[in-house]
Amino acid sequence: MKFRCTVKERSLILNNNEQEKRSAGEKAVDFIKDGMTVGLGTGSTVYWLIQKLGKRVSEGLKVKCIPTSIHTERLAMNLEIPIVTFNEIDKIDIAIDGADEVDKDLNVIKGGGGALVREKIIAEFADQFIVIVDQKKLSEQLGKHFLPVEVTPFGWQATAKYIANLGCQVKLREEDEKIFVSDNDNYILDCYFEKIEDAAKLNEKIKMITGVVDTGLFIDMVDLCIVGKGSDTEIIKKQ
Ligand SMILES: O=C[C@H](O)[C@H](O)[C@H](O)COP(=O)(O)O
Repeated sequence: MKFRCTVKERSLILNNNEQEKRSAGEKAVDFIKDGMTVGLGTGSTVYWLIQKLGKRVSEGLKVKCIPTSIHTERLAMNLEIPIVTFNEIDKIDIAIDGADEVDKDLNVIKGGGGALVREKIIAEFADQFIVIVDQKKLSEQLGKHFLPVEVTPFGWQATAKYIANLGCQVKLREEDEKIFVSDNDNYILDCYFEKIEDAAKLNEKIKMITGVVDTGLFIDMVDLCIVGKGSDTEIIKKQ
């Protein structure tokens, strides 16, 4: 028997979800200290982080932020959060970003918003990488969410076939009936696996394919995960 939500129940679920994103995003600001260079992630959870960070900056917090997307850069600039590029920094103290799925070992799938390459470059370079999520993103084993993979536009059809041979359905991402183009002028292939047995191995295999820029699998990169739980949060540290 199928369970159907009433409109009211559905809106309560959505609101709760948004509240959890907000709780996680706002809590993450506690980890940003005066003088830090901060990698700013992308997405609807990071939105809440940026709002609160903007407030702290207006109250006198001194930070430099490097955004993972043009969208985030605009949001931050509107709040007068100081923005820098890689030309102006030699380290990133902390990077904070959302995720589409997080497993018990804090391996994650990212890229639902198509920002995975810049996000990975910044997360890898940061001394500390924190992900912020609502409870729905937690999972025993990665694979509930499709896996975004950024590829070069040239020959994407061939790249897609090689990825499909690894055991998934591949869909070229579209937005408003047009091909979605990333901030790096590349395409995104959304890959639907029934199950991901070994995420690290899969990441390596996909990255070996010519034409792949990078995958949304962030393996062994997360130091800490902040999970929104209603208006509270739980902090999960890497074991
Ligand atoms: O490309 C987008 C990013 O990886 C996002 O951080 C991820 O999709 C999570 O986004 P949201 O917080 O909107 O669910």
